Amino acid sequence: METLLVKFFTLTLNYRAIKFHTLLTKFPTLSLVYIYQVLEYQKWAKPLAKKLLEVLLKGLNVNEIDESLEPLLMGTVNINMNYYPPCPNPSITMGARRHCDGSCITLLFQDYTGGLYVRGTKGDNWIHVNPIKGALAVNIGELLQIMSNDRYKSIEHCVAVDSSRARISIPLFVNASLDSVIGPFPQMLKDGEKPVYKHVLHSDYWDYFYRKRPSGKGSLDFFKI
Ligand SMILES: O=C(O)CCC(=O)C(=O)O
Ligand SMILES: [Fe+2]
Repeated sequence: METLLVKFFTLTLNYRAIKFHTLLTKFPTLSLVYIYQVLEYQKWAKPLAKKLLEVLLKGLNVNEIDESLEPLLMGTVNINMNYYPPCPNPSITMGARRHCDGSCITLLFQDYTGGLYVRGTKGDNWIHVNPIKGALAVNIGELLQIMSNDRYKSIEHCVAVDSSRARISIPLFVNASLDSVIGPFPQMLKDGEKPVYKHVLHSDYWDYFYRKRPSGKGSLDFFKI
């Protein structure tokens, strides 16, 4: 317990506040052991996220996420824990309405209940993301769409609830740091290619994202030139 406390209190103040806010206020009975597990998961997932982003960006003239790019691509990592109780009549509700994540990428752990759907590219078809043992689903979010000037498209998704089984999912959102300025990367723009999005402060994007959220619409229009 002592080492856990030391670990927790050596986090920066800002980070500690986020942990308290997202974990303790939502789950007042959560013990430090769980917080430790979340931190361990985050420690494990960050290098994986970096590798995935590097693979995705390789074809776009970014070979390495160095110190200058790290705050833009993975300056903050947030973990949510979603619990969807069963609903006797799932057709009249949604677990999560259709949306795109505001992240660069999201690593999503889901249990075996199922219910996550992604929007297909043809018309209004929705594809079920079957849970696979030991696998994480990876979503592309709006920030990567903006930074790649539309080369990568954020994926719209939603969650249906089950009539008899509860569902748990743990998305880990890989984001820019809040004080970064977000826009298409100059090195990704081919000769003469015009940026489709303007540069804005990442925290302004989030203000907009949360204001827009109840409508279920994406936030990309906020960035459009
Ligand atoms: O529960 C899920 O599978 C997805 C959750 C989600 O889309 C989100 O938290 O942004
Ligand atoms: Fe999502």
